[in-house]
Amino acid sequence: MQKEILNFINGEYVSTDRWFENRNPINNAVIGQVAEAGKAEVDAAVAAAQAALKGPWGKMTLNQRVDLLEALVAEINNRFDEFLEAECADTGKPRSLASHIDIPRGASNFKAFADMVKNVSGEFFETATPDGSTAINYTYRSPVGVVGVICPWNLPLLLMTWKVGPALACGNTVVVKPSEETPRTATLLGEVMNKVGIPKGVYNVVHGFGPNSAGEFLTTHPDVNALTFTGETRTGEIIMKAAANGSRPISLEMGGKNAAIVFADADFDAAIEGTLRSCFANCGQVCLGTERVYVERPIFDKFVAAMKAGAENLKIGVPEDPATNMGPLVSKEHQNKVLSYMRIAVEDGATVVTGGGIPDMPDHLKDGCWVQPTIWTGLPETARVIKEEIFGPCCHIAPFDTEEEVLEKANDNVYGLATAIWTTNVSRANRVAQQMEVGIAWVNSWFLRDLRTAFGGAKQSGIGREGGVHSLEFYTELKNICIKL
Ligand SMILES: NC(=O)c1ccc[n+]([C@@H]2O[C@H](COP(=O)([O-])OP(=O)(O)OC[C@H]3O[C@@H](n4cnc5c(N)ncnc54)[C@H](O)[C@@H]3O)[C@@H](O)[C@H]2O)c1
Ligand SMILES: O=C/C=C/C=C(\O)C(=O)O
Repeated sequence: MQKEILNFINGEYVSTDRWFENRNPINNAVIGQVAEAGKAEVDAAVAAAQAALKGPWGKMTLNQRVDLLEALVAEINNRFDEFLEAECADTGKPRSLASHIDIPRGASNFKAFADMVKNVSGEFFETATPDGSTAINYTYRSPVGVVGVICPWNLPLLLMTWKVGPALACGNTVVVKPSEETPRTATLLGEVMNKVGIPKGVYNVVHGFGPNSAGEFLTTHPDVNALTFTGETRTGEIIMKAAANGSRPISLEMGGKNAAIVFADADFDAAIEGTLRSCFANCGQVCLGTERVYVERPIFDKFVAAMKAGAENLKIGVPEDPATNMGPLVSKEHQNKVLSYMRIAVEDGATVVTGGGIPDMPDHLKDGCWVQPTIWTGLPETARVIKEEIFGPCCHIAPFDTEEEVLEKANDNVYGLATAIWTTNVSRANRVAQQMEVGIAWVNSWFLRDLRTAFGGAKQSGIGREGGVHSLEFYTELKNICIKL
């Protein structure tokens, strides 16, 4: 595994004289050093990306571009194990999870958008003209240019390629700023780009932090033509201000405080299985994950008991153990944040159904970023752990009596990313889904993804949608051409 993690600029790995540590969250050991990009490196990456738009990449036919993206998919799959190792080293997540979700999606994000651009159609109108002849109007899409891609640490390869896939399929070039916590897979992807012959400068990676580092230098760079960001809402707001300079388009996928709603008529076992996943998968570090569960009163006690049993049954451990289904949090900083919410919940009077602290780990893992899966009950809706995004393996479960009441509670939050509704009554499912103030509503499922569908958040969870044709809207400039015949 790489000890030195370098920037990838114009098809080459570039070092700098400033380094920061890359740590493994299972024991907090330093496992690498990352070269931080300064202003000069970010300038070079943006210049390379601008130049690549005018080079061979910009002149390629759609079919040539699609062929390259398909080769990229094949090569990611060829190097699946390296991607898996890199992702698990950065995040500590179980291999069983990353090998089913993160790495396959890293490949399929390119495939889905290569397929989409091959098949998408445009608009055509025949228009009568004042002199009695006709004109034709049709839409033509060109790339927006250089896209700045700012990524979080929770699903590093998945969330990065979710943006880079459509950006490249549409003919753009990118400068990616991975999270400082998870630099490895974005860096490795550079090798794959070179191997399959993606022209230099099309895909660039700059490492560093936000303020006064690569993140700020990239988002404020005047030659970046569009910005796409996934991360915390407060960070998104700063980047949105940066995007205002030069009136640049921006797509924001931000925080959440997602509610699950479980009606008494739900398939109980399916609701438990889905809610356990939505609360605890990836150690609760999924933007779409559930941190508030509302359960119809007749099944409340049974539901809480089954959730407790499920949480206590999770096997906390290292990525390579096939039995592990819960890893550590991403960093000590994040562990401290999650533990502080565990204290706040108790101070506010929560009943701790299970968890609430650090699990007992063997000596060689004691310094890792572990937390227990945690369930609370008994808090008022105003409690901080019900209102604020924690981004950890925890949830509060509350009973409800009526549909109106649960809708009111579930919608009473500044965020509006996703929900999961569990019921066998299709009319009710439809009614509740339509009234939830969210971008994504799952019924009797969670994280069931189709990459052609709209993805994004309502309220403070985001602006804009990506996925399918919605990505096309963001990553291309739509032009109407009117020809008088
Ligand atoms: N809506 C979604 O699709 C989605 C998906 C995953 C994660 N998230 C959210 O992401 C958050 C967790 O990720 P995180 O902690 O990495 O988020 P974060 O906002 O701290 O960081 C995200 C990225 O922004 C960069 N950054 C920070 N400050 C910056 C600045 N001033 N200028 C430019 N770049 C800057 C960081 O270095 C990092 O690369 C949670 O809030 C979660 O809900 C949302
Ligand atoms: O943590 C957030 C998860 C986001 C998932 C996606 O963006 C996706 O599945 O496309």
